Amino acid sequence: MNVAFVAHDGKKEELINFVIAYEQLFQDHALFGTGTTGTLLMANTGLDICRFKSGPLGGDQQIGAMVARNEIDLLIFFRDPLVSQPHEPDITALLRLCDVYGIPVATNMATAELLIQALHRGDFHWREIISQNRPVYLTERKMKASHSESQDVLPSITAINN
Ligand SMILES: O=C(CO)COP(=O)(O)O
Repeated sequence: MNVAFVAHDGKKEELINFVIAYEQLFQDHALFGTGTTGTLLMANTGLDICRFKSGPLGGDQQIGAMVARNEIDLLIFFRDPLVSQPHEPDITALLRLCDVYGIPVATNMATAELLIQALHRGDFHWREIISQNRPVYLTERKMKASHSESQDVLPSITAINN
């Protein structure tokens, strides 16, 4: 499954602890994240994450574009409900697209726990029906490894990292 992580600054520590707790489970999935969230998750876990731009610079919209192409199966977005964000329209747009395409979203730890249990149980298998013929997203780490192994560059879309 393709799982995307986003967290506002006041919620980043909570998300890091959450991802550490379920790190083993997340290892079996393709992971995506907005710039700072993804970088912090990589620094605090052994997970490899395809990182987009920082949220206020367009990262939410980049994940939204994946949602619109049915390339995200689960969004874990720890929003900070007590702090207004300069890119609120982007956040609303991302969550709206998840509703348009029926993508499971957790905006807090309690829901994230439930969705992760569901992921673990295999309740997301129905998403495999619509996840065929997806593009291969290479993380920077995989990109470097494939370059050192061979000069052949696979058809890929690489995350733009800031
Ligand atoms: O602002 C965000 C989501 O709206 C998160 O972006 P960062 O992960 O780059 O901090």
